[in-house]
Amino acid sequence: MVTTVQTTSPLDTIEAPHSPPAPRSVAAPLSPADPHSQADPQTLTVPSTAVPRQKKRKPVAVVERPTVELADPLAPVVVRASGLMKKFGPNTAVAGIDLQVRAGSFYGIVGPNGAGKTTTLSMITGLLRPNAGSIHVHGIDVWAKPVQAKRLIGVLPDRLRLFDRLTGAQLLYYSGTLRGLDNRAVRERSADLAAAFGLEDALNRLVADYSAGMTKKIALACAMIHSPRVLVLDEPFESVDPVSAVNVTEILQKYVASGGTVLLSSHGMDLIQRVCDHVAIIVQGTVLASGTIADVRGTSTLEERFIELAGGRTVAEGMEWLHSFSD
Ligand SMILES: Nc1ncnc2c1ncn2[C@@H]1O[C@H](COP(=O)(O)OP(=O)(O)OP(=O)(O)O)[C@@H](O)[C@H]1O
Repeated sequence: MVTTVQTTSPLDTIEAPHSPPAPRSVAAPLSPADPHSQADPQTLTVPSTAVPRQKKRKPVAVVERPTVELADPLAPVVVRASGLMKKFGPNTAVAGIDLQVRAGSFYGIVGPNGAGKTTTLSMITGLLRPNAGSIHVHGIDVWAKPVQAKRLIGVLPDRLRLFDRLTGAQLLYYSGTLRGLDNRAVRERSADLAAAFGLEDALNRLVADYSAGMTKKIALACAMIHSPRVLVLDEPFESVDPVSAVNVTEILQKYVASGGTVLLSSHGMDLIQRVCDHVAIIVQGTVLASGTIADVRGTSTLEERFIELAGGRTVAEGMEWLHSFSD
């Protein structure tokens, strides 16, 4: 278990599934001292063959993670949200949320539709200004020092607004250079990420032509390319097929095991229960329960606890018209 914030990049440990064990040409971590951190402005257009093709991958073995290791309770808090509040007109979407996420934690946020998960994650990542409250990521105030804070964060936003007239390779190149990586580093990391996400064959196609799951994966790859310390992922597994979900999970688990921190939202209770060490249940813009998965679920399943806190099941009444077919 990792107890301290590492100076090396957590993402440097990601390996493409079934890649040969030989030393890989993974780029150095992006840091102020990183020799790759100066992008060459002359290289901002990327040729369609920017990412070297990799060998065809074998099918991925599905490996269940046996148990979830708990994040070190003494690890430093790397995401601290205090008194977060957001109103949209008269509606309060987030009503004073406090969250503490420790380094090396795999932290899940769950809640019913409209509970305020996306709004909370958007405020944490500096995409949506809160009406009140503060967010610190690795001690940096996200809204006072957004540029510094955003260097540390990789974001998979909810509504994927990607530049989808770019190819996958171009989008990765764009994301990498925007984050200050140089040509070589972007190419190397793009190849690693494409292999890890099973996107090698799609890299030279327009993102607009990707399926929903492929789009999610390329967006996730873009969120990771600068080897951030914290990944904030809104519904990362939505539309992702089960094999890819296992792949993505493994990638994230390795990232977390090497000191990275993942904060994600999901409606997949099984997945949250399986992969996360901590969870917060948000209902109507408020955290109703948070802590380790075991603490939150108690003697029930996480899903049962969630349903209980979210107000229980609603009995489907009415809609008799649905049972008398119109033809
Ligand atoms: N830009 C906006 N303008 C007005 N209301 C908004 C806006 N964004 C979110 N809301 C409202 O804020 C509330 C919380 O929305 P949010 O998207 O954060 O919920 P969520 O928990 O992510 O839901 P879901 O699980 O359906 O994605 C909802 O009532 C939503 O309608």
